[in-house]
Amino acid sequence: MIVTGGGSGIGRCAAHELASLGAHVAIVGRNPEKLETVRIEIEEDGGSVSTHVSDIRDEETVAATIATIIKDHGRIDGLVNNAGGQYRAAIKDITTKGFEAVVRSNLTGGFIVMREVYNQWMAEHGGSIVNMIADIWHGWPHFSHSAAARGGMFTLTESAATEFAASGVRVNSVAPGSIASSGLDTYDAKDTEFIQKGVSPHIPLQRFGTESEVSSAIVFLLSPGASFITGSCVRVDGGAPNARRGWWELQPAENNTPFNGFHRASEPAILAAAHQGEQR
Ligand SMILES: CCCCCCCCCCC/C=C/C(=O)SCCNC(=O)CCNC(=O)[C@H](O)C(C)(C)COP(=O)(O)OP(=O)(O)OC[C@H]1O[C@@H](n2cnc3c(N)ncnc32)[C@H](O)[C@@H]1OP(=O)(O)O
Ligand SMILES: NC(=O)C1=CN([C@@H]2O[C@H](COP(=O)(O)OP(=O)(O)OC[C@H]3O[C@@H](n4cnc5c(N)ncnc54)[C@H](OP(=O)(O)O)[C@@H]3O)[C@@H](O)[C@H]2O)C=CC1
Repeated sequence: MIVTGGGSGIGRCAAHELASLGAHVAIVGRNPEKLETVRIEIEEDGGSVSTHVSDIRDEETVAATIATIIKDHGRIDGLVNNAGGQYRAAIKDITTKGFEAVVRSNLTGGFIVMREVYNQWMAEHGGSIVNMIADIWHGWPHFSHSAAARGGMFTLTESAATEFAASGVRVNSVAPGSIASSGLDTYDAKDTEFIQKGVSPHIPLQRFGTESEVSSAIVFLLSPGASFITGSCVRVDGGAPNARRGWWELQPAENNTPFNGFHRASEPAILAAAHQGEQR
């Protein structure tokens, strides 16, 4: 199994889970120290893991990495195309270089990894691919570059599912909403506070998701339990895209209580925090 972005967050969690199920896991990322830390963790737990330093946007390195994994481990049964990320910016402030950096990180890079895994192994032997996207439905203001890229990855997944089906390759996507992963550490303190106080009350399940809640969707899609599922997207978002403005005000009074540490958005302090966030 290959997990890109396996050195932290959701990728690290999925790598642990896959290794605990008996897979050899090849984790890919740019930072060798992060990969090494996860390698030690997995080996301490008795798992089998290898580390591969590669920027998913660099097609020569990606092609060589996939070839190395096949040479050293003999097969690739699954790909978790998880590496990615973005920074917060309004459209008016995004430079072309910044836009392209995010699109290359979240669309072109994933495309390169998927194509190489398919061409070098899965076309002949079958397999399963999970592409990570995000809660981008109806747009993602202040993360528009990432939404554009993930929307592309969503339809790339659907196209690949059909093209690869005859080779016995299933391709699906997972769309996390707000997940309390180590990835949130990359945002500054003000953004994190706003995300926690301002965003959670708008999620029907009233909390952020966990890395393991995303990881379990990934592992399910890779497993034989999902053998008739291809071209699909599993949302792991606490119902966030289904919430309509003001929905919480219509809840019965007995539901309008603190839940998982958060009060509903009608609480003045939370509204103020959310409003502050909107102004920045
Ligand atoms: C706060 C409001 C909240 C609203 C509600 C949201 C709900 C929250 C839920 C959060 C959901 C998402 C979570 C996650 O995805 S977690 C994963 C987070 N991890 C990361 O994002 C890390 C990976 N990110 C990156 O590596 C970079 O952001 C990037 C994708 C851009 C790739 O970086 P790279 O190293 O290749 O690129 P450069 O650093 O060389 O930069 C190239 C140009 O990109 C522009 N840029 C990059 N960073 C920034 C920045 N922080 N601010 C502005 N511009 C940036 C810039 O133009 C760079 O060119 P220059 O270097 O010439 O300036
Ligand atoms: N947490 C959340 O709420 C959400 C997360 N997501 C997405 O889920 C995925 C995992 O995120 P999460 O675990 O939270 O965040 P992390 O920042 O912890 O994980 C992202 C991983 O991707 C790797 N990575 C980033 N860019 C590249 C690249 N160009 N080449 C190789 N590796 C790269 C990073 O490793 P390194 O620095 O070593 O390169 C890092 O390990 C990402 O695609 C993220 O955007 C989507 C929606 C919500």
